[in-house]
Amino acid sequence: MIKILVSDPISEVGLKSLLDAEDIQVDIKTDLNSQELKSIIGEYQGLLVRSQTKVTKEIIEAGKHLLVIGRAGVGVDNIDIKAATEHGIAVINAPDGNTISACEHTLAMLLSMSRWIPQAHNDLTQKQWNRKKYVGVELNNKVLGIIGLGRIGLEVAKRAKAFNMILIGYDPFTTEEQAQKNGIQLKSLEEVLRQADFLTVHTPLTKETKYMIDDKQFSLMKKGIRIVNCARGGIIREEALIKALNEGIVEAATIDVFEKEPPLDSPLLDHPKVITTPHLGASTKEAQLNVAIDVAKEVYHYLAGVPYKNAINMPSLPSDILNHLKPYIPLAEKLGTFISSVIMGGIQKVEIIYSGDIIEEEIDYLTRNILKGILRQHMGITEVNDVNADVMAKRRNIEVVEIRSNKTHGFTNLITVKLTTNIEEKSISGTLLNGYGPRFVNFNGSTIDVIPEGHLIITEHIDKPGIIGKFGTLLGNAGINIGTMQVGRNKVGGTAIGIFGVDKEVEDHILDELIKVENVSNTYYVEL
Ligand SMILES: NC(=O)c1ccc[n+]([C@@H]2O[C@H](COP(=O)([O-])OP(=O)(O)OC[C@H]3O[C@@H](n4cnc5c(N)ncnc54)[C@H](O)[C@@H]3O)[C@@H](O)[C@H]2O)c1
Ligand SMILES: O=C(O)[C@H](O)COP(=O)(O)O
Repeated sequence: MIKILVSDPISEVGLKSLLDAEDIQVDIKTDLNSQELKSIIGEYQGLLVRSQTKVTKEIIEAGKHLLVIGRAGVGVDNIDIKAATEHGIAVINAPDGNTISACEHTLAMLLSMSRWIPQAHNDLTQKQWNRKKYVGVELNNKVLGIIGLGRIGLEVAKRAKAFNMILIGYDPFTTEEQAQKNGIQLKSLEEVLRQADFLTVHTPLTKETKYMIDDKQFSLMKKGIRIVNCARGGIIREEALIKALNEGIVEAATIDVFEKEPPLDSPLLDHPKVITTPHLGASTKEAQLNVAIDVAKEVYHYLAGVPYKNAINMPSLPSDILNHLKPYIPLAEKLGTFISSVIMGGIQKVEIIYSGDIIEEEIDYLTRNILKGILRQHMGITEVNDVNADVMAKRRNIEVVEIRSNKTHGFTNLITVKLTTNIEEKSISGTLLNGYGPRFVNFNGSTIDVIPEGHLIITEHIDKPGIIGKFGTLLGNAGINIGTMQVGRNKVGGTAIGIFGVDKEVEDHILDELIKVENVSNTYYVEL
């Protein structure tokens, strides 16, 4: 009997397919604290959550029999995907079912904010008839800036058009044609910030979107702008928002999602110009039914070994082919992650050269994993999975070339990924050493031998005496221990690279210090 735990409130009608399955036992326990969850998770093969349950590394490690975590909704930032992947646990979400509800909530926030409806209502409940205090503004003819033109952003655009708003948007992963088709003028982030009367954000929370609206961005905005965040807390820095409200840059803000939830000590809750809701974007009967049906179906399919489509972290191939390919999959994704982390500019072309015994395999599937590694650096993990990675690349006009070659350079198998952007071209090669796992063996023409895991600092510099010593001193002073080190060069005194495996996460200011060392041209940090 397979046991599934449902630890957040999820529509039971939507879960019917799991509840009715003879071979599955579903336990619904929605008031567990993290200790209680940790103590019972070991009994279950499946866990179904929304955004409230924090599925931490600790919970995942305690889930000795876990096979799948289902997220009834879009965002998976409450789940430690890396830990789940390391433990072979599939994470499956339901990205489509709550789009309309989140979009309608955004519109409700926009309208409430433009006419001060909650504030006026509150005054009236105190028997105060304040007609002069609450003069609003129309949406008509105002510029709405939309950051993130995905599912929800585009639905918001459709409805805002009906209010005769002028739509401008920013999304580095969409095309002008796609934006225009939806009545949106695609602009740079700075242009959107400068021109918008109303601003709404609809991106996932990623390394790139965290605090993408901060003091500097507020300083570019029109005085009197009104702002909505129904996406994720942390896209807008709350402290900066409060400051911009107090300085009069922002006239009003409506916030459904917070940096810390519940945000009970947040000053946003008491600010007279802020309207808040407790993460209600997806809280409608329809959305909850939709996401529950979707996630139940997907989890059931996963457990039954039949095809499913919304895996965040796991391959969806028949098991015989999968078993064959399994050892190459982490290598493929890491090659993609690495190369896209050490290159500048917009990606135009990905060339993948397979050689050795690997050419007999389903390389199409490995290509998708390489593309997944590349695209996830820019688009976030909810957007790209191994099922849709090639579609996403095509959508972004990235040329993908697969080559089968008989030049093995002495390895039994070798995968080379060459990435071309509008600025430069770089390549990385990796192999699977029988019994020893993946290795990176060449970077931009220099021979290396790197175990692709953990925290890596990559430097591009001139091959001159003393540089490596300076790196060591700088990192040592910052308390960062170098565990492994590889240097390579194209010729004596020529261009050189360094790849340093370090024992902890490296903050941006350390990279800034390293790049100041004489004869260093670039520094990068990659976590694999
Ligand atoms: N408040 C709620 O209850 C609620 C409900 C549903 C979804 N959400 C959240 O709303 C957000 C959007 O969801 P969606 O379903 O539309 O997702 P989506 O993946 O369809 O769209 C996200 C868009 O953001 C774009 N993007 C990624 N990085 C960007 C960047 N740096 N700058 C600009 N754009 C960038 C992507 O290209 C994509 O088009 C997510 O954060 C999701 O978790 C919140
Ligand atoms: O990412 C999502 O799907 C939304 O934020 C909804 O989260 P919830 O399921 O906790 O309401």
